[in-house]
Amino acid sequence: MELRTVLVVGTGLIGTSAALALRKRGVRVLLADRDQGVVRLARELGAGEEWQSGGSADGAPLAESDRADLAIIAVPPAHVATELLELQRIGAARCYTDVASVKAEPIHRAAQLGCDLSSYVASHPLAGREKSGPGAARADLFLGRPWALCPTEEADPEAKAAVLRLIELCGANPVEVSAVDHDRAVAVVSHAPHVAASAVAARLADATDVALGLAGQGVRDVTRIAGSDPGLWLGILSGNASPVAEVLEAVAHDLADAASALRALAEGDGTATNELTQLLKRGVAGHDRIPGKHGGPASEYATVQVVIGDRPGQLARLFQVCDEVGVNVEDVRLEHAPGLPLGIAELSVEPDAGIELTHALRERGWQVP
Ligand SMILES: NC(=O)c1ccc[n+]([C@@H]2O[C@H](COP(=O)([O-])OP(=O)(O)OC[C@H]3O[C@@H](n4cnc5c(N)ncnc54)[C@H](O)[C@@H]3O)[C@@H](O)[C@H]2O)c1
Ligand SMILES: O=C(O)C(=O)C[C@]1(C(=O)O)C=C[C@@H](O)C=C1
Repeated sequence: MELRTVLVVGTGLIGTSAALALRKRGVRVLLADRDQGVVRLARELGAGEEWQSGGSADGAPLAESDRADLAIIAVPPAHVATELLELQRIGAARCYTDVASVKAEPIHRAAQLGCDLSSYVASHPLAGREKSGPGAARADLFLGRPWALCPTEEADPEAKAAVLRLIELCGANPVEVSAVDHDRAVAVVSHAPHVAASAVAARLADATDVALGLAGQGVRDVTRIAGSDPGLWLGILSGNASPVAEVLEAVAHDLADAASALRALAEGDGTATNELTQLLKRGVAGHDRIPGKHGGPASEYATVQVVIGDRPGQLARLFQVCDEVGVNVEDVRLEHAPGLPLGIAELSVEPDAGIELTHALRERGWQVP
């Protein structure tokens, strides 16, 4: 099914990322959000044009020619069903999907509200960031990532085809699964890990400056997602409460056993190492089962790492070189080495530009490892 026009409702991180990906593939994208400021920012980032057709004053449905082929509802889980109802009331699109991180509850709520389930196929891209809003959006966010779709029995083949085409245009891999199975699965691979990350990160709130000065990559890896918006995550976790609670109970059990084993070890009971070893080995086995664990997210950009001194003007000089050689910087990430006057700037550039930029920087004396 061809998607010529897509309406994105909720132009935050996920909505704007999908919009940017669709724009790159030549799709016309209409943008809406209850906050006009984020719509404007998304538009300025090149994600599409502001949706003008919020329905006629008398509440009559939109003309067939004004309808989008697909509407993507990218708002917090608790607002999905009410948005769907309102969009369907004005006939905003031929087909509808949402991208919420939980699936059973929004579908159930949509059925309760009397939404048309034939034109709606719920979905969920398994890609995101710990940052919210259109400013954090990236066109390549979904590349190579799983994207779940949960068609109900009522769903028309046309609606499913529209969502499959959306997933394809965003470069993601479709995974069809029932809403209940989806929610149980993401409790294990996303929602419980998030709470575990928050619990570890919470220990850092009153850690000493000495401890924080010794923070390496390990704690950053384990706690990155704990930096996410608590309001959004409260909505996600409460929408999948029982499955997440079940996984957390098992994790809490393992942690309690590990703590007891360490107490016993501290008191001289050498046999307690067996229990710890078993947990660490089960951890290795679980980690090894994550598909593509060495690949990380696919990216359409090359990255160039440059060592920079922690002094005023260094980044400006670096960008000056990019300007001189005509290389557009798509993204920048800075890593600071605590206590050292150095850091690494990681520049994302078009694949062809990576080698050229590396040469240009080295010629000018920059350290590009
Ligand atoms: N953050 C992630 O990593 C991630 C990943 C996959 C899916 N999701 C899901 O995507 C959805 C959006 O999350 P996000 O991270 O983009 O959040 P976000 O906070 O960046 O964006 C959400 C946007 O929705 C808007 N909004 C809220 N209620 C609205 C309503 N009733 N009508 C119109 N706009 C409304 C907000 O103004 C905001 O701009 C959520 O359902 C979330 O569960 C998030
Ligand atoms: O990588 C991140 O920062 C995420 O937020 C990603 C992540 C995940 O757990 O994989 C988080 C929640 C979403 O529903 C989908 C993806």
